[in-house]
Amino acid sequence: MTSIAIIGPGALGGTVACWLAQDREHRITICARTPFERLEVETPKGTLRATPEVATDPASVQAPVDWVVVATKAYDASSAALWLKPLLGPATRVIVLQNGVERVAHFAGHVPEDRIVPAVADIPAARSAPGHMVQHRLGWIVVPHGANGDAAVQLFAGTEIDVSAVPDWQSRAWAKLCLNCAGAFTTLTMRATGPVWSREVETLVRGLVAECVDVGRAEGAMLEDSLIDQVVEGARNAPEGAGNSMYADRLAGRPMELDARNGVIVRLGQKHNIETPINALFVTLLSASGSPWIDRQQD
Ligand SMILES: NC(=O)C1=CN([C@@H]2O[C@H](COP(=O)(O)OP(=O)(O)OC[C@H]3O[C@@H](n4cnc5c(N)ncnc54)[C@H](OP(=O)(O)O)[C@@H]3O)[C@@H](O)[C@H]2O)C=CC1
Ligand SMILES: CC(C)(CO)C(=O)C(=O)O
Repeated sequence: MTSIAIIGPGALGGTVACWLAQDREHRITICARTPFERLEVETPKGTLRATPEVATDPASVQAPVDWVVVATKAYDASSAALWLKPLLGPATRVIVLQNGVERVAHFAGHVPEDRIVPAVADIPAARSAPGHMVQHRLGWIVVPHGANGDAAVQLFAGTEIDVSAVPDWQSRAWAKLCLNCAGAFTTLTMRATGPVWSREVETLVRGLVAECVDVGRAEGAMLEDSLIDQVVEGARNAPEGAGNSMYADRLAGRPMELDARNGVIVRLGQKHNIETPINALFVTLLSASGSPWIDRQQD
């Protein structure tokens, strides 16, 4: 039996938890802020259901687990970490599924770094109610190559999610951020980019991504120039209604992951003396938008 605790059973975490719960060899504990009775996920492979144990108080956790999966928003890393003390045993490994490029930094103060498995997830999912998710695409997860990464791949072997361990994980994390940072445009305008596309829109989207590529390269990521064109083409062809999780957050009046997805580019750009005026512009405009957002996680 493998024990797994999922901290943050929302759109992504709830979807992943429900897939993992299909394996009878897994004993799943949900660590939730908002309680619910059961998990139900509409997936491209049909509806999955599970009734794992749901805890809402770290004090109620009985014993350490083999694996922890963290899937809160990046800005909730500190509150998520409050679960780790009772969950962590001497061999517990922690998979961090959040977006951004600071997964390890968010948890290094709480977990030995050699037991943190940072994971890039491309699994578009939305939550309709606590415990109820829609998974729009099976998607994939990549983790760093190595013993822990390979073990994480095995953990998901019974799911339909494509999980793999890659040698240059940092580059994959930055490539995902290039996709996510462009989402600031839709989040600001609350419109999909396709129907409003113009040369001026392209300039802004291209600028968001190009700045991310420049900073990512300065951080050591290997990023092709073609990545910029790929993200721009995706934005050009984005149909009405196409959004991202930060757009969904703003629409729902939830805090936005503005710092994890755009502010981090500005911050790390400053570290490398790289100007990032377009990401800075979107951070300024979205932070002034009146929507709730969480400033940088002060760990
Ligand atoms: N949704 C998507 O399509 C994708 C999201 N991501 C990334 O995954 C991360 C999670 O996003 P997403 O799933 O959309 O977000 P959601 O808001 O849907 O889920 C976050 C969950 O974390 C819970 N939570 C917050 N703080 C705590 C805490 N201290 N203890 C326990 N639970 C807590 C929330 O509780 P509550 O129910 O009370 O709000 C919520 O259930 C983000 O970094 C996002 O960028 C990555 C790929 C795709
Ligand atoms: C773009 C998407 C859905 C890809 O998984 C994502 O990462 C997000 O919206 O947070």
